[in-house]
Amino acid sequence: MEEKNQNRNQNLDVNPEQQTPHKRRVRYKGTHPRRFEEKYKELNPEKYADTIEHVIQKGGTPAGMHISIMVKEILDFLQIKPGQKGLDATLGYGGHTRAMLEQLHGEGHIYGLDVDPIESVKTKKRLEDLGFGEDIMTVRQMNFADIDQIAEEVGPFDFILADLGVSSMQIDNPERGFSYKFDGPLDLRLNPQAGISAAERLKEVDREELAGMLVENSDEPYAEEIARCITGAIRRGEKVDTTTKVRELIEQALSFIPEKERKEAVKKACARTFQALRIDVNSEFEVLYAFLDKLPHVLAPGGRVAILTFHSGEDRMVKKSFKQYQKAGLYSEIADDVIRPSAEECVRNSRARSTKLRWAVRAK
Ligand SMILES: C[S@@+](CC[C@H](N)C(=O)[O-])C[C@H]1O[C@@H](n2cnc3c(N)ncnc32)[C@H](O)[C@@H]1O
Repeated sequence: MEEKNQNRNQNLDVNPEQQTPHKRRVRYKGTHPRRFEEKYKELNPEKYADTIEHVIQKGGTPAGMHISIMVKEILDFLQIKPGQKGLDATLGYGGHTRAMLEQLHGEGHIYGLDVDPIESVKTKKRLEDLGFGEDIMTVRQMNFADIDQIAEEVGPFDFILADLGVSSMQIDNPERGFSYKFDGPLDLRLNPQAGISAAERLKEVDREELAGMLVENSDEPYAEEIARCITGAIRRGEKVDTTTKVRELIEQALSFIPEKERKEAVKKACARTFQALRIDVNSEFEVLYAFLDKLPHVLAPGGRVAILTFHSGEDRMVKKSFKQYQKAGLYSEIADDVIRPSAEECVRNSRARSTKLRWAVRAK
């Protein structure tokens, strides 16, 4: 203590002119940032370019960003020309939209749709900052199931792209509840301002219905066990309204699996269960059906459509619809088989691994 006081006194003896101004030490926040925004500094991409580059090099997707999949294959097929009118049915981070806008060389227009009111506003701003203003791009917050409405207003379209599912920004934001990996409210809505959350939905379904949902939407092999555990907890009055709670119930449901296999089994069951809930609360199969049904009627003669899917059920629907309308003479040509991303792209972007691309050309 004495020594400390001495040092203080010594400091006081220093000529004030030579003294460096005293800087207040920044408060130590601890090694574990508490908030998502602090944890992922890549969330501010403009500020942390090095971090972004490093994450991408390692095959990851920086938080707050989405790496667009099969861009070259899509552009090769769409054959976009200046002056054309196109539609991106799933705007997301706007990566595909941007690549398609560049093909227009300043002439033509792209309409970008997304149900998500949170991310679509940010994407509109991001694209505007890149020089794509309202003269060439229009962003609408709407469901692609209503594609006929926008086509009536501004169509038909020379090219259409749909990149189904969720974006990395949505998955990585714990407040949206899309991932069992982060603690957050069990929401899973693409548009949190409409419909009911997954937590509310779970209160409505009984064991049998939940098991059916898990099988139908995700081929969940432990559907019965998981459904029994979740509905049992709700019946006992437990709150099942967070991502963590669902993960814990899945762990409980799979406790019969030998310990050395359990961790992996729980991880996979969690991913499938969250996917099944997401498909259900967003009526993903129903809206895709409506979209596919309206598609040939909103394409201009010779117009081209490309669809990326991430789920075998979705791919089956796309394939069936394309075949059916080809038979009816509305599509002149369709992809013979699915097109997969290159091995190199899958290494670069692990989220590309399950992607399937199909395309069709509107008859003239
Ligand atoms: C995989 S992301 C698209 C990423 C985008 N292609 C890119 O390059 O950044 C899918 C997006 O589609 C949106 N979406 C999903 N279903 C939709 C629907 N029925 N109508 C409109 N948008 C939808 C999601 O909100 C999400 O932003």
